[in-house]
Amino acid sequence: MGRALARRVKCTIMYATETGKSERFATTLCEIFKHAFDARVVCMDSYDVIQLEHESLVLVVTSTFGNGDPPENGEVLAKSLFEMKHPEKSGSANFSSSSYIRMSVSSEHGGHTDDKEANEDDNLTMESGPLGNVRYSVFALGSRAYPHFAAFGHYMDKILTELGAECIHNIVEGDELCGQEESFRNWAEAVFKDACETFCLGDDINITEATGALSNTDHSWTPNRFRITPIDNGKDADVCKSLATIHSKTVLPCRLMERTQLQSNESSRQTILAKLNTQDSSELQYAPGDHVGIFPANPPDLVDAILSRLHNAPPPDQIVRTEILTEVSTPLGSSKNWTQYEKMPVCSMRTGLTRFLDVTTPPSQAFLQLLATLTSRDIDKERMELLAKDSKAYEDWRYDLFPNMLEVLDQFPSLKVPPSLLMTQLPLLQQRFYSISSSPMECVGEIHATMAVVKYRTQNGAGLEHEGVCSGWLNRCDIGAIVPCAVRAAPSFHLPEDQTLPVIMVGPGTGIAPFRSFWQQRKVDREMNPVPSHGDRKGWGEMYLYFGCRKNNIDNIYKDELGQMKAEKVLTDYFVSLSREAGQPKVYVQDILFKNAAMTYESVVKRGGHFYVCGDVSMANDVTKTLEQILAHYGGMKPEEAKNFVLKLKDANRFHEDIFGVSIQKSTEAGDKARDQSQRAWKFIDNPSKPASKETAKPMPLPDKKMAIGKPKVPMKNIFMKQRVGPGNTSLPSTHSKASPSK
Ligand SMILES: Cc1cc2nc3c(=O)[nH]c(=O)nc-3n(C[C@H](O)[C@H](O)[C@H](O)COP(=O)(O)O)c2cc1C
Repeated sequence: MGRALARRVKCTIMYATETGKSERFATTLCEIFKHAFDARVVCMDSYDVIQLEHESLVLVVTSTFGNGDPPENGEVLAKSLFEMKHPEKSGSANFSSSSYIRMSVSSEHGGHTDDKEANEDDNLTMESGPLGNVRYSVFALGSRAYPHFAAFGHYMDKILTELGAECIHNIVEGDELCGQEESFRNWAEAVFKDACETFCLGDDINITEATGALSNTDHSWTPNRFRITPIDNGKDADVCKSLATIHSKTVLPCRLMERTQLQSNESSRQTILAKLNTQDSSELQYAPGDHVGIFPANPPDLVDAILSRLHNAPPPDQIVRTEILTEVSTPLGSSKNWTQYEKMPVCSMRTGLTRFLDVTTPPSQAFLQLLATLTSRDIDKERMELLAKDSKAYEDWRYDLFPNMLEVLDQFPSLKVPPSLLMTQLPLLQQRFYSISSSPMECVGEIHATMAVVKYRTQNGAGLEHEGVCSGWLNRCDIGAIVPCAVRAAPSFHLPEDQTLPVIMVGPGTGIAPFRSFWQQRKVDREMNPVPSHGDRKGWGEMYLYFGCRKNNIDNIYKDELGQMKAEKVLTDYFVSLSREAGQPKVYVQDILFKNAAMTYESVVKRGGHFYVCGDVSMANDVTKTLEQILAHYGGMKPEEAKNFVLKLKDANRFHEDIFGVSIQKSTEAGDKARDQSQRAWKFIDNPSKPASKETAKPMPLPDKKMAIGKPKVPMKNIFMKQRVGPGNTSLPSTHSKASPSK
């Protein structure tokens, strides 16, 4: 057996993940490949890139995060591969993955390709390269809600080819809005067959048996494989330490020190400013623009209700160890032992379901397949099996009901769920990312987060009320509660080092969050250095903010602070667009940006300023288009040239985006099915009044070019326009959760 295994072709399955799906898919893939290959799974951040050229078969399973960026645990490998391809650029100070990944992928998809030298270089490495002996294939997870769909998977695919590796099966994308699991199953089966053929293993391998692992992996649940063992006098888990272990991340305890409701009492919605004390942790250092990841807790009544429905469960607060039966091979033969299931710490079932497991995201198709085996009524079993197999029926069910675990139990009353199944098969509760709303120099030892409290009703507004897990928790938990946190750097969204350059910030709704950290930082910087200089330039670069909300007296969330910052000359000026002010036409941030076209052109193009946009994808697209129109008009550029100019600004790290959410426009391009899905997804990130389709754009004539350039005009604040003008828009984002739209 040992010799047979030693002769097997090595297969390395590498994943990068932010919320755990890629890791789960990679593990399942490994079960399949073990039938014919010497397969192993490795996270990209534990992979030594030096090994790559000695690999035979590499399978990449990765998601895309941020705005076309790798997940955090894929960043180092992404960079190493880039350096392998461009050794001349290694060690460069301004080396940020976002720009080269997007650049690489956008040039592939017909973007700007005027880098002739780079293209010639491409041609050389295409023919031969350091990875000449490597075969590979990529499964790219993503969401068409984002403009850079599956960009990191495409980057991996492209760079592996460029380094000389041979693709044995074309890259497949898995869209979380539509049929991701099915896409994975199809790709996994196909790539396994192709790999067997490539390595001439076809005759010896039972393909059906191997791909059976798609529904029955080493970790899939059977009553005899997992158990829950009570531990008398046991101690409940330390939440932060356990989260750190199961997520292989640094997770540190902050304390909720203050919570402020930012919207008026009359508002139907809530936005909170949560102030967290970092308890002097040096590992929670951050720069303005960075994100904080918060590990939330599930609502206690939901957890209680689920616990009361479990079959043969121990008392909720009994400390238990979750165990898996594993086979151990020794020289004397093999034996089976119960060992602790590594993804679940010793804790009570209540703690497990509250702090470590995700009980609110609808079950995956694979999980439904498993649950179907635990029903005692045919009607429940048949419906569950249908949902597990028919992706269209599944997506309809998922989007209409968005059922949490309790609602699944309610819908299929004959389901008898044993506790060990939930403790081992539910996905892990993931951190939610928020842009940090404070400067570490102004608010020493604190991290502030601005978050919309997400609430929505399923079934197009007629169903049950659900709340966002993290915003709901932080809005409800006691002051003084421990909040497990991690900091995630966002180097491509930092203030420019050169303080004499103008800064334009566009952030409607909770998109204003990171800009609060910017103006706080600017306030401190001005106190420390009254007159900065850079070469010939002297004095502070202007700082303009464009904010948008519905009504001035309802959700103009940082009104007083903005007024104060302007009075103290921290902000040169700020502009507020109001989209639902009684008796006034709708006005959006890009409308005001458009009004201030001359000033924007002067700041960005003539003075080399930096442009920042934070908020939902749809708004960010409209703002980008507005900027392109401004460039076209004042710079005399053709539309294509203006687009390229913005791409160049991005490459030069002068156009910065921090975006989230669902774009109807993007999915329209992607076809009807995805459009339906993402239109329905809107209701999970906003209230039912979100428009279902985009309004038509009606460009406003630009102000006279000659008149406009020169001294910036005195900008208008709280602008009320007579007509809705400027490029089209949907409405403003109501949430700033960086978690997936569905959460
Ligand atoms: C904050 C956030 C940002 C995201 N950004 C992108 C993106 O830029 N492009 C994309 O295709 N998908 C994006 N996604 C979707 C994820 O890639 C998708 O949810 C994927 O299934 C996650 O897989 P993972 O669990 O392995 O990380 C984003 C998701 C979140 C929560």
